[in-house]
Amino acid sequence: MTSYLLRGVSVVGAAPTDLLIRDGLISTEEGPAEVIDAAGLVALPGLVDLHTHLREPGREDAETVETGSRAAALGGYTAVFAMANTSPVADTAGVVEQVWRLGREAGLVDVQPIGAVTVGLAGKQLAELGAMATSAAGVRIFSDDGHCVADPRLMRRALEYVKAFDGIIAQHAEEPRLTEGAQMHEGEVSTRLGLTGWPAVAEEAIIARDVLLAEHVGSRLHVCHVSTAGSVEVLRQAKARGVRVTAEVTPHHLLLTDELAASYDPVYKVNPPLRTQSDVLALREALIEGVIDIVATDHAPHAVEDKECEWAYARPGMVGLETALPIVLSILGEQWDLIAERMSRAPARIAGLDGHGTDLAAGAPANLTLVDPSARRVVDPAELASRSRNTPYAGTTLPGRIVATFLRGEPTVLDGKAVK
Ligand SMILES: NC(=O)N[C@@H](CC(=O)O)C(=O)O
Ligand SMILES: [Zn+2]
Repeated sequence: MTSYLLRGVSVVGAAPTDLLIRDGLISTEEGPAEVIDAAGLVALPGLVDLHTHLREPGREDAETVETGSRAAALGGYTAVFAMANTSPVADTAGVVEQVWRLGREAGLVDVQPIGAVTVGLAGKQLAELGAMATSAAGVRIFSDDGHCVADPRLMRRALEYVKAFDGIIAQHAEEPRLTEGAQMHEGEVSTRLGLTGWPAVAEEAIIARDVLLAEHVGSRLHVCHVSTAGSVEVLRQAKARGVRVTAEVTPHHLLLTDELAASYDPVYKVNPPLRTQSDVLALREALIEGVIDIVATDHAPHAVEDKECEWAYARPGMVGLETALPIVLSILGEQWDLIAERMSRAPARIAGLDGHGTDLAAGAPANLTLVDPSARRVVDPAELASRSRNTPYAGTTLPGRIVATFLRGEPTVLDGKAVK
């Protein structure tokens, strides 16, 4: 196993130094090592994404565990959590083990499957949560993402069930009765365009209900892709009361607004929908404050035929793994400690993921990414490692280049290119 010496690197919160990677660990042991000139580069603990759609099994034409893993590594990630809305749905030990095994075989990031809450994501009956938890995949997070667990009794049962092993229910908060036929955020722009709206209250009502359920049960709730200022207020109050709730925001909800729907370009169609500028500002503030704990990509690759069609027929979702860090950097600036917290440490802590999100100190597993903050890059969809091209940032110039990523001391990305 090759050793690496990252010469002159800036480790978050410390002065430039030399960082030695040996036998998979951050090391202080002298000895031969390949030298990487890292002057001007920042070392972050490897990023951890709690919300990735890898599409395998079932839609390997849009993404596979391997192509999604490569996109993740290129984005600076060392671990991703794969959502359960595959085909077949990841609602059994067999399917989560399959995804977990494919992740190990690809060997580019640690792929941790998320299990479905309900059988087939149908919201009718609880899936085999226990069997998924005790499987080789060791599932701790369950989500029907793409669908809301709308039935309050089922949601309560799910929260009760996972409490025994300190598991988490990650909710896609969308009251389905309030979003029937919805095409975009309900507001001035939807009225102008004559499109059916997805009101903010459809998200806020479910979050309000679920924090009360989580409080009642004493269990852990995680809220996926928070998108409205009102949701932030519900979360703020719940956290102040001591409810065990955590929340994520996506890079696109921190940057883009519903005005983009006026282009009718389905690349901007996403669930939850892009909201207003005041929502964007509230989400940024909540992320800085910690009311929102983490950034998660909601990387949602879709095949060309599912995206390049009429707005009404297009699938919602955007790819995000390869642009997440640059977007966050463009919003937060070089607040490296905050970025490390929201994109690596906090997600690893929430998921109970050992060996990730740890400080880059001697003896720690060498899961890290090297960023060049002075570089700029124009996003070219053709260059993405993801199998899908549905990025809303084509042609946009973004700050920051991911120069290298290491997974347990092995480079997955070097010189900005995937190693395998
Ligand atoms: N975010 C999306 O717009 N789409 C996701 C599902 C989801 O996260 O709700 C997908 O699977 O494509
Ligand atoms: Zn979702």
